[in-house]
Amino acid sequence: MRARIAVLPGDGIGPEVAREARACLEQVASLAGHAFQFLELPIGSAAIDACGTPLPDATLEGCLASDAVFLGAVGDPKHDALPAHQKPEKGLLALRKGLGAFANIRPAFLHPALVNASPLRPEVVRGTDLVIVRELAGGLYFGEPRSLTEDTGTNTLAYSRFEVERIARVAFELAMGRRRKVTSVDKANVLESSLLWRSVVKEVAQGYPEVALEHQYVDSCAMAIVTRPTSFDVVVTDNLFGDILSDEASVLTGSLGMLPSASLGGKVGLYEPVHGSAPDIKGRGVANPLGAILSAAMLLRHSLGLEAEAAALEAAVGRTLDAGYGTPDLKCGRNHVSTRGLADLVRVNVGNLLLGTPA
Ligand SMILES: NC(=O)C1=CN([C@@H]2O[C@H](COP(=O)(O)OP(=O)(O)OC[C@H]3O[C@@H](n4cnc5c(N)ncnc54)[C@H](O)[C@@H]3O)[C@@H](O)[C@H]2O)C=CC1
Ligand SMILES: CC(C)CC(=O)C(=O)O
Ligand SMILES: [Mg+2]
Repeated sequence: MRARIAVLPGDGIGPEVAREARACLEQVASLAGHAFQFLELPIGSAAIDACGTPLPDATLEGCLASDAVFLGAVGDPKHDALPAHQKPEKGLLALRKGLGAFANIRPAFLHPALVNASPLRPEVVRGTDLVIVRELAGGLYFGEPRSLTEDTGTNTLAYSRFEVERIARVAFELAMGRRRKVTSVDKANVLESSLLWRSVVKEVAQGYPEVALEHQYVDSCAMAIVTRPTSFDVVVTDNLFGDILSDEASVLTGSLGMLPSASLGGKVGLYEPVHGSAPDIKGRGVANPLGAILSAAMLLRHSLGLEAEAAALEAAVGRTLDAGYGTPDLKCGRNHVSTRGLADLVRVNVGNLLLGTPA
């Protein structure tokens, strides 16, 4: 098949992991007989430097004209002093909004070879396989009014029935293909927006009688995720809570660098690792590229419909971990290699898998 893929490397380790994910997509395309055309576009701090704005019009237009978008990460401490609406991170929020991406799918799957990589006990994390469905286009990150004066900082948390209904439906549909359990996470003991959230999720649940629904407050959910992670299947929650809980859930999988994501719901899907630009390790060749590579697998599956190729790329990551390799963030007596070294091994393995060569 032919596909146009926009690649937005961004800042910090973004370009380092995006380069490896793109090379994996190129490898898959050449082995499976597809023609992928890549278009690199600026976003974030790099775009502020190049064009004076974190999301240039040409970047959004290029993304909307593509079949899928891959993003590394945004954010650079050199732009910390900018007001919120001019920061590099604003470029990512505007991109998500501009693409209409309201459903952020963040799987947290513990590869069995990494059961000792988490600081949590192996008997707690073993078998972790949950998906956080985060509402991405509304909530506190987008609510109006918002303002900052010398004395007061204001943001608004508001959800409409329409916004909650559509994200709840995504969660229930996903659960139907999994273990048929949805945990809806809110703060309905305090927040009006959560009261609406809870009642709309209950209404949507009536259309899915096979799916068990439970409700948790976000504070106790944060505790349960690290104490009984295997009790979760699909977790549906709002923009802020989903952002926080997904970084927390990454601890179960061995590293924040392991988590992929897909942002769906609009005309063009957006794929990015869950982590940020990690300025503390930028340029050292130690960034874990697997979250980015697994995001590329999600791109193959969700935007291009290439299920076999997506599964092969995921299996290649699994084989690489089974063989004992990892970047230094995976602290479990791994054979430590560089960002490029680890991605090279994944590419060898995906080649073997697609060509049917035994491991
Ligand atoms: N999607 C995005 O583009 C996101 C951007 N950010 C931005 O990134 C910048 C840094 O934010 P932080 O709070 O430090 O979060 P971060 O996710 O960039 O880093 C948190 C910690 O995890 C480590 N880490 C992250 N990704 C890793 C990887 N692939 N391999 C190995 N270690 C990894 C980092 O070294 C750091 O110690 C900020 O400007 C922030 O706004 C933060 C989160 C998401
Ligand atoms: C705009 C980003 C900084 C938000 C974030 O942390 C995330 O999407 O995970
Ligand atoms: Mg985050």
